[in-house]
Amino acid sequence: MGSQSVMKVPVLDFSGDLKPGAERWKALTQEVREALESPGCFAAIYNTAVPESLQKEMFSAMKELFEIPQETKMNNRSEFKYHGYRAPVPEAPFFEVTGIDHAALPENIERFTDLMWPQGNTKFNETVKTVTMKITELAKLIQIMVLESYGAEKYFDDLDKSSNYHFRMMKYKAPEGGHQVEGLKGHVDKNIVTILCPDQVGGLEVQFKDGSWAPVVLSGGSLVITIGDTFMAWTNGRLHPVRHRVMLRGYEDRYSCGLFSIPNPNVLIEAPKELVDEEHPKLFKPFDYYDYYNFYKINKECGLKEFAGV
Ligand SMILES: O=C(O)CCC(=O)C(=O)O
Ligand SMILES: [Fe+2]
Repeated sequence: MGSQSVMKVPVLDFSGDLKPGAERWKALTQEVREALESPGCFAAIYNTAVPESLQKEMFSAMKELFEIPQETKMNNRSEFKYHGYRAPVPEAPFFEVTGIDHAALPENIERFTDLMWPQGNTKFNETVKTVTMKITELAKLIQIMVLESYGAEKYFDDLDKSSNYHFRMMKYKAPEGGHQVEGLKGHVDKNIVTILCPDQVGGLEVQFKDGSWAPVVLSGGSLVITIGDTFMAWTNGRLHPVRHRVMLRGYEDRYSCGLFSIPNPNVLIEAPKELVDEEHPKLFKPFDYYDYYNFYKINKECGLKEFAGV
């Protein structure tokens, strides 16, 4: 337990055209499912849609964003708890985050840009719009593939329509003296699918089922895919929400952005009948994502089993 692992995160290739039903599509669908069942994450090559040059623009856009005055950053509020701007807090003193709800709608990115730069910032607006659009497409594709691999693709539209594709931008300030510190505590995401686009500073680590932690080493602009408790429950426990954390080392600030598909309020999460049988009895009672999130916030040691386990 706790040792550095030699196990690797699988790398899956999403570059170029992917046609539903084609051999490559079918093979990839199988690989997505296997990777998300164990270890519960993978790296995605997606450079035809999000090239490294675009990622670089995104990281400079974030640097510029986090440099604006705190009181302006605080103007980004959300009707959803924890989705707006969050300044560093004593439990996470290096971590700063701000997010855009329903970010696949360009007007929400425009509204955010206008709030941060009342005088306008076309470059930021265009960069974030492109990145968000492309990464949202990937999140949907992964959801379709997972559902298809379990013979439950007919539920994709319902899942899609009841989701908030939330875009999050994160800064981790380099610790004084470059000492190693925990930038983000080990946790399991609570949502459906998470796509992370971290910069080259590194530090993201995942915990394998044997308890060992491994750094996620990314080649040339790959993205990292994980799933949260909601997707685990929706697949009746088949997918594995991997525990992950961010360790900071060295003198460089770290930037990372990500797309989180999150159920809208008042949507009941329940595994479809296709995924429940004698061999796979239902593991969770139907639950509302926000009820679970609020429960978790005051019971940090507990998970979905304690909240909604059958
Ligand atoms: O910054 C990262 O790369 C990871 C962020 C993360 O795990 C989260 O926001 O849930
Ligand atoms: Fe996370």
